Amino acid sequence: MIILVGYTSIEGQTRKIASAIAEQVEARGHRAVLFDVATMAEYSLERPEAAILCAPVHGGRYPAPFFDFVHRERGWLNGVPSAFVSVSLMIASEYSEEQDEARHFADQLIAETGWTPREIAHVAGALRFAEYDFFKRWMVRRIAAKAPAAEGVSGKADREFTDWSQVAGFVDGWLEKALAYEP
Ligand SMILES: Cc1cc2nc3c(=O)[nH]c(=O)nc-3n(C[C@H](O)[C@H](O)[C@H](O)COP(=O)(O)O)c2cc1C
Repeated sequence: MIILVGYTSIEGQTRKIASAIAEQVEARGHRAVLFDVATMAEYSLERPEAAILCAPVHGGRYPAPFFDFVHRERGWLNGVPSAFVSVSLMIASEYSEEQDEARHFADQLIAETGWTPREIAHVAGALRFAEYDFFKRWMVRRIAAKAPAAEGVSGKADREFTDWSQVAGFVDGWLEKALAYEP
């Protein structure tokens, strides 16, 4: 199968996740087309038979280029097996209301774009203080303060929360279903 692994990433963690997914897809004998939806580079080489899209939550929403891509491409996306990987920090919270908030972003994207991915994974992202300017550091500390699983990040140390075995398990499960899909 030719599988589009589309992503957008502001700080790099979602790109890292999408790259790992593309590698896994190829390791399972498929062809992955890794594609940054913000640049539109490399897309339209071939018609993908399935798609897995990944995007981070920033300031309570997904980046605009990602939203626009999903909205524009929803027609064919809904005709193939597709999955969404939502990357956020709130999903790492120990409070269920905050995890619900993180899940809500994906529900909102689906409601607003009309894309209906068959599977959704909520994956914890990373904090990269070294790369943030003052405003981002301030904003991220506020978010981290609401996510006690992210305790210890109130300083300046970078930290990755992504559960790589969760990502790998999700991709394998989805691939199995995608192969069985009949339009
Ligand atoms: C400026 C900024 C705003 C963020 N806003 C949110 C948010 O509203 N909710 C949330 O759960 N995580 C938020 N995060 C955490 C990001 O989702 C997390 O850092 C993720 O790994 C970023 O992905 P990226 O590196 O691909 O851009 C924010 C991070 C930054 C830097």
